Amino acid sequence: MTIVELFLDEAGRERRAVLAAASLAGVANVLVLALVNAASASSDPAEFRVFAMFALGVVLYAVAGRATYHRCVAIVESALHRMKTRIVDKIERADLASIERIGSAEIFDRITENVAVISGWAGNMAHVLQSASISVFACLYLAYVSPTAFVLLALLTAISVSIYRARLRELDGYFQEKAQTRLRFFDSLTDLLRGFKEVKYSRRRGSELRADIVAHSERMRHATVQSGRIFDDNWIFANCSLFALLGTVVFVLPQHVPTDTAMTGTLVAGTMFIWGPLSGIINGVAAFTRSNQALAEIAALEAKLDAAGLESSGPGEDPWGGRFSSIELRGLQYGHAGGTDQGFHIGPIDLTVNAGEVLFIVGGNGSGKTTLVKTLTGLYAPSGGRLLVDGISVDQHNAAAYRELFTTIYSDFHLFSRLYGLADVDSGEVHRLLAQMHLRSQTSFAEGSFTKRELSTGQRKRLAMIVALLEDRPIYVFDEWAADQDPEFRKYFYTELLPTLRARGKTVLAVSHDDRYFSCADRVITMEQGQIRAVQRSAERARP
Ligand SMILES: Nc1ncnc2c1ncn2[C@@H]1O[C@H](COP(=O)(O)OP(=O)(O)OP(=O)(O)O)[C@@H](O)[C@H]1O
Repeated sequence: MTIVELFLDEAGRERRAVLAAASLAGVANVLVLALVNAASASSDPAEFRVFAMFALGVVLYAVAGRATYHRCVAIVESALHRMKTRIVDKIERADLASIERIGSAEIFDRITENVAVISGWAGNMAHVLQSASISVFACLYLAYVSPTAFVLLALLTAISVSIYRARLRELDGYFQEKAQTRLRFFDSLTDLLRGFKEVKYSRRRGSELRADIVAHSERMRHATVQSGRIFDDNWIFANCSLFALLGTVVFVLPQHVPTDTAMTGTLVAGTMFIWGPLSGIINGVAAFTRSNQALAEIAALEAKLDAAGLESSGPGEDPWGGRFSSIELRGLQYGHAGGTDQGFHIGPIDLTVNAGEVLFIVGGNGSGKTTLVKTLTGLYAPSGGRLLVDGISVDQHNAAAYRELFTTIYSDFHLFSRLYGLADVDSGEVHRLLAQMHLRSQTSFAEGSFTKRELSTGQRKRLAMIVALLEDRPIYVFDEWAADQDPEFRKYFYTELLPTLRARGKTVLAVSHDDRYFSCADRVITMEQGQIRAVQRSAERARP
């Protein structure tokens, strides 16, 4: 899709009105030119009737021109708003693996930078529309005054356009280089900001990272300068064409075609008049090419999201109604896409999780604990095997309802600025939980938000725990929640919080390295290289 098609699609029925307004502005503009030319060529003072038509032409131009600009901007902005909303919707419906694969740099860049480029084109669009309409009428006028000058102008414009078209491929290459380098630039800038502390501790790390950032910026500069050069060359060539045309009208034509001074004056004025709108179109072409490129990049992002197999946007099926008795993993498998190697795989895994159980998932670093939990909870779509809840298979129609059974705190959890999803929460309950988590002196709760989120890692995890408890789902997933807690709170988590949840009929899946508390689980599942190596019941482990 090109930017023009996007515009026409969005404009719908309004497109005729916008084109009519642009044409009217063009006619009015040419009318003003013709009247001024006629009046200046006449030796008699202009009649009031001519002046009145001149004034009418100016008013018509102002009204129609204004309408064209305002509607064009409104139409493009509304198309962009719908596009952003659509992409956000697709992101929400995509699966985690696809979002991880695409990466945040590309998503941010497309939704902000590329959309801004197209937004900047909106004013240009109106200008180009008007310029095109003025050019058409002004060309007709010029053809009427001097067919020879018209043919010359058409020839020079055609040469200018063909030179520009010949360099389009080169231009496209620079645009693509710029888009790719911009992502790398964004990635390394993110490295600098997220790794700010680490950079502060190592000048060498800082200078190497800086060198990367500067190199990306340099490549962006080069691509921008080169693409700008093509536009500038085109612009200079177009200007030279105008001078050539004027030179022909003033110096060459009078040698071959009988012309009087008044006619030459009219031709010069006509040519100069056409030049304004023509240059508007030439400038518009530059913005048009950039916007088309930006639109193509946004379309590429959307294609990647579409290829991810989006979940349906409707409410979907919910066979469980927020309750379950057992979750069965039958030959469950999942594989991370690898870079140079084959990637990490878990499974096939057979396991049954019963409601009300406290399960610990343990094992060495990289053994696949988190991957198992993400597949089991429906974040990663299994690449093999089945997931059955009370005998009903989890599939794309009911996956959203399945995930609603869980509340999770992963080690890279996110604390939202507001308690999204808990709009009607009882603030008394939040304050009670703040006290329970020993956070009352650190933060509070007001207007749907925690008043302060800049806390220590352990304290932030306790805030996340409050959110999880408020959600009150049947299954709690904790990925090394206790790892950042002090001994007192670690003990509280294993010996008080988990038993309380079990007593309330909740199911708990906790990834843990705290072997001294393994006895707090009903079963301990040990992972090794993506497989379950052992499943031990509490009583079995208690035996010598
Ligand atoms: N998003 C991802 N893309 C590609 N590979 C991944 C991804 N996440 C994890 N892996 C790989 O999968 C393997 C298992 O990771 P996982 O996080 O499941 O292990 P873990 O047992 O939870 O480790 P830890 O105890 O260190 O948290 C690792 O080798 C890791 O490199």
